Amino acid sequence: MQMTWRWYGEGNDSITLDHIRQIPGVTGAVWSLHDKVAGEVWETERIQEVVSQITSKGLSPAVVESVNVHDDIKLGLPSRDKYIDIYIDTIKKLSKAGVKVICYNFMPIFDWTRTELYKELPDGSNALFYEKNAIQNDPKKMAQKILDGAGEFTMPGWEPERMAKLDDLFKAYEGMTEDILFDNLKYFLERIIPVCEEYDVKMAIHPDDPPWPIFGLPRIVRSREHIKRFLELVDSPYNGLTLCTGSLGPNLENDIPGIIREFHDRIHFAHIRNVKVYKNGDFIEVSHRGKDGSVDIYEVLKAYHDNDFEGYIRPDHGRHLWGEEKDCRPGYGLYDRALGVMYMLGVWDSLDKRKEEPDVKVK
Ligand SMILES: O=C(O)C(=O)C[C@H](O)[C@H](O)CO
Ligand SMILES: [Fe+2]
Repeated sequence: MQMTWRWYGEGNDSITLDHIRQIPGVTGAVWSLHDKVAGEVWETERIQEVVSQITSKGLSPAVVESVNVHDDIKLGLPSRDKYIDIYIDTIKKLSKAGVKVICYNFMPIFDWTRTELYKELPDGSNALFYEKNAIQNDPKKMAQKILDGAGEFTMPGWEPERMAKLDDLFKAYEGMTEDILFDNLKYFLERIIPVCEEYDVKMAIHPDDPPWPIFGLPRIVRSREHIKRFLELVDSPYNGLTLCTGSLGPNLENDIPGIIREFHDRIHFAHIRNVKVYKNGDFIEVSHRGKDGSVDIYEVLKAYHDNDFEGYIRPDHGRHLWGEEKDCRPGYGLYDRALGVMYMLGVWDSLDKRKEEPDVKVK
């Protein structure tokens, strides 16, 4: 596996590439052009500028998260082909710049959704929190809370200009069903995957976060059955997954190690994070350590290790520690993600050892 770290770019992240390169085992920076809204052209110069910043620090730019998908594609409007053409143009440019994996999602309107960004945990740290009852039917109120909480940091999928059009977007999605969304995703994939095969860029869809419909909007990448149906839309290794334990985790029915073992050859990017799910279905994000939450991170990593996973992996959202929430993007502080990297590497190294010396009896 290739350990990476999500970096939001010069001037857009309190964490620098110099911080990242000092975290043991991290070999790549996961990046994007975060000022681009879905559907915009990515200029070669801009791509090259970020790639050079990353490679000049000895890190790999191989993974982009995300190239967001325009709502017209998700809605299946006639204008989708114009935006798919732009998406294909971006795939080709990123391939030429050395990118190997593109993460994206197909969630209608919103990206990941929470009701609170700095909920205190017993140890005094704080984290992203989701309260089922608080979500109600007031998307605008929730959107405003997210944007206010993020302060000057942009939140991918939550661009203010899109949030300003929420009424139009909800109108456009009226009547949208899971089947229609799957059909529109199939259309998108049938157009882009042949290009990905030619340019050797793997697509890796990110699951829905949380893994259930919100505000009456369908979500279609949220369980083993949905994932199986998704992979069959276009049966190519280039049509793959970003498997995110924290996104699938709030649904306790999801057997995440089992999903990994079944679909490991179509997983190109692994997001590792843990959530603690409460009895009433609310959840809060916790440390990456398995024992601290509801996801058995050890079994997740063992499922990857048993299948010789050679893809990319990153610590996903962490708690905010030691007062850092004042100047970091919600969920993307430095300390808990760095602790998460060390936890993951500790598990991985011990699995390596057990594999090399299987008959050494642990005293
Ligand atoms: O919600 C998560 O776990 C994420 O990692 C968010 C992803 O970056 C985003 O949805 C990918 O397009
Ligand atoms: Fe994720």
